Amino acid sequence: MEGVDHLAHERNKSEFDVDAMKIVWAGSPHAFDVSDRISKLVASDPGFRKDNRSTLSRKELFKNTLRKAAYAWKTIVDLRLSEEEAAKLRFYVDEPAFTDLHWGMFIPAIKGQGTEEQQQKWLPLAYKMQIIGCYAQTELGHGSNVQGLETTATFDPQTDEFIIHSPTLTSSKWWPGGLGKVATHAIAYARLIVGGREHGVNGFIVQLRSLEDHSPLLGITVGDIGMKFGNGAYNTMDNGVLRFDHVRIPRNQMLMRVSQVTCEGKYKQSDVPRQLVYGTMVYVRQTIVADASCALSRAVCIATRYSAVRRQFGSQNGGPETQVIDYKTQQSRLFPLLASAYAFRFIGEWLKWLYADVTQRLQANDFSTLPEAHACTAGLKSLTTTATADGIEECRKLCGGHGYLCSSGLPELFAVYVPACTYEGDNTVLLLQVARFLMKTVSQLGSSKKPVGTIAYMTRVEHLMQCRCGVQRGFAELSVDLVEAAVAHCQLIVVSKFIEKLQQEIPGKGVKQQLEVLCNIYALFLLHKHQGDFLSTGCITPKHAALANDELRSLYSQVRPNAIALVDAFNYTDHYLGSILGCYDGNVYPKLYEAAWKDPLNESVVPDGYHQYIRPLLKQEIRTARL
Ligand SMILES: CCCCC/C=C\C/C=C\C/C=C\C/C=C\C/C=C\CC/C=C/C(=O)SCCNC(=O)CCNC(=O)[C@H](O)C(C)(C)COP(=O)(O)OP(=O)(O)OC[C@H]1O[C@@H](n2cnc3c(N)ncnc32)[C@H](O)[C@@H]1OP(=O)(O)O
Ligand SMILES: Cc1cc2nc3c(=O)[nH]c(=O)nc-3n(C[C@H](O)[C@H](O)[C@H](O)COP(=O)(O)OP(=O)(O)OC[C@H]3O[C@@H](n4cnc5c(N)ncnc54)[C@H](O)[C@@H]3O)c2cc1C
Repeated sequence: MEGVDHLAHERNKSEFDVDAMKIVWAGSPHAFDVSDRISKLVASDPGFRKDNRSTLSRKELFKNTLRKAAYAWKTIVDLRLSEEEAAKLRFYVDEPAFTDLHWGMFIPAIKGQGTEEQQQKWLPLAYKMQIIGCYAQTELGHGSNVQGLETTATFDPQTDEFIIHSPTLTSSKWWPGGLGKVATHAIAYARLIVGGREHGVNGFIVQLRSLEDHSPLLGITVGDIGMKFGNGAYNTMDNGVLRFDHVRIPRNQMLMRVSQVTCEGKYKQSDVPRQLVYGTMVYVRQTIVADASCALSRAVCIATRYSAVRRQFGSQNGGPETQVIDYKTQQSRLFPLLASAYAFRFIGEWLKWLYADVTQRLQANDFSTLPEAHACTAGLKSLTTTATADGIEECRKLCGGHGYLCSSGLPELFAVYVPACTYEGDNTVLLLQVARFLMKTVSQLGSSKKPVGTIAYMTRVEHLMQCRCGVQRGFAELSVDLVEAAVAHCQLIVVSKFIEKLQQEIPGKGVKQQLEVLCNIYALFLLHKHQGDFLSTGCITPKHAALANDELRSLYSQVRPNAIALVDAFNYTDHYLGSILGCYDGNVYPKLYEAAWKDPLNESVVPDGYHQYIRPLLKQEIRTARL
């Protein structure tokens, strides 16, 4: 029945202060207040409804997204929301849109790679959304290999301009979000050519469309690249294609914090690492790690609540069947994902700190931690997005057939989330960057340069020094093993930071104890999953492995009575979850049944096409009785 909490019996089992855990999950009392307030604002406003997305055509879907983005912006302005509140609003609106790239990449690129003068000119326009930007780096022929980009930016000293050009089909910009139909400007990445000499890839601000009638400017060919994976999902985003035909821009529209071109046509490289041109990607990769904990926790919340509601087999003398959450197999699949959601939350907090720290150091021209920041953002983006994409799919399977319904919220969550394993850097390519960083560290063992920070542990691998000549053997030849080593390195960071989190003051009855259980589940599940490596390297004995498995089972039993409370702590509204299976009150079956009849196919009892196709079939003269 409506109004009855079908999960009350589960909530009464909780052994910790859920409200205190909500604060831990949010990060602070202030962050919880903002999240709670904005999530309820969005959930209560019909202008942000999203339950009809799977029934819209691509054009209807996209127009609806534009409406919502404009409505969100009006809400932000009318309510005078802060940037923190506005970002939360975008999060709870829960729909990929051009604003993500405007706020998430175009503005950060100008802030990170533009000079003070360029920031003063362009940021006010962008903050007021008087221009709408995108980040146009990837091309049809190159995405991972940035140094392979083909778009050219040739300096013309006669006119003090750059000529931006797409020399080949494969140089067409391809994938940038917001580019296809909305962006008026792009940060376009191109090979800088001055006086016939190439100077690598740099960013250029290029206007694409008229601010009067939105028509593409002279020399600009632009459009959408077409439907993507899934129906609704990421098709709310206009990922675009863009070609330049000798488009001229003023010299001062090259982002010049890293490199400069003078009006005399002289190229200058600042005394900063050229990789700062990649700075926006590093910024986004660290936000993606926090996003992973959000996406995974959402799927886990749905699967955990439904696993407590669903009963199957085990009825004794006509009594209730067994809750599937009580099956050890269900727990062994679900609870490591619950632990991962919390682990990724905390590693996301730490990575945000690391990024802020490296950014502050860069202001003082201290580049000492840039390599570690690159390796950590790349590796943790790769690890958390792979685990989250796999975890969302596992949560769908944990919900049986009903997990395959759009009304479960899981198919769309998966479809929207999985490109995170590719965008902002293909996950394998990023792990190879981590491997390169680790090998460089090994090559420096024994020198005066001691490994610190997240690689400090490598001083304990002195034995690698003896075979140092060996590690020079083809990086490509060993890349599969090196990628596995990179994952292990990143997992060590995740576990270490979870343990460090537990050493902090954590208020609330039973809260720290619950987090300790989750931390141990995360670590022991890894040990179990990779026990072959641990055994073959002599890190553990078979007895250790057996003890670890026994402890894991015991930990699952400790989590079981707290599982619903641990997902309640995410504080997600039913609107944000968008899932009948994951609804707060657990009243699943009546809602599933009611939702079915709302499908457009049920608007008529006899389906369109019956008279044209089915009736002739049924009424055909020659029976096919033999079949
Ligand atoms: C008020 C209203 C508010 C409303 C609110 C609205 C929105 C809210 C705000 C934000 C929304 C939040 C999120 C949304 C935003 C984004 C997420 C959503 C969508 C995602 C969109 C996707 C975008 C993209 O995909 S952009 C394109 C991404 N592309 C890539 O990642 C390419 C990957 N390839 C590379 O990075 C490079 O090619 C490479 C693999 C690193 C190789 O580079 P190369 O130059 O060839 O270098 P190497 O030779 O390998 O190495 C040389 C040397 O350099 C070092 N190195 C490499 N990279 C870096 C780096 N980044 N930093 C530092 N150092 C680096 C490398 O280690 C090596 O060093 P060594 O010589 O010492 O060994
Ligand atoms: C939804 C979505 C949104 C996007 N938004 C944007 C955007 O706003 N702006 C933008 O500029 N780009 C955007 N992109 C593009 C994205 O950044 C690229 O797709 C990504 O960087 C991967 O590059 P690629 O597509 O060229 O893949 P490739 O690099 O061609 O990868 C193909 C395969 O080759 C493998 N591979 C490649 N190089 C190596 C190597 N050296 N060693 C081993 N294996 C290798 C990869 O692991 C992968 O398996 C978006 C992409 C998607 C899917």
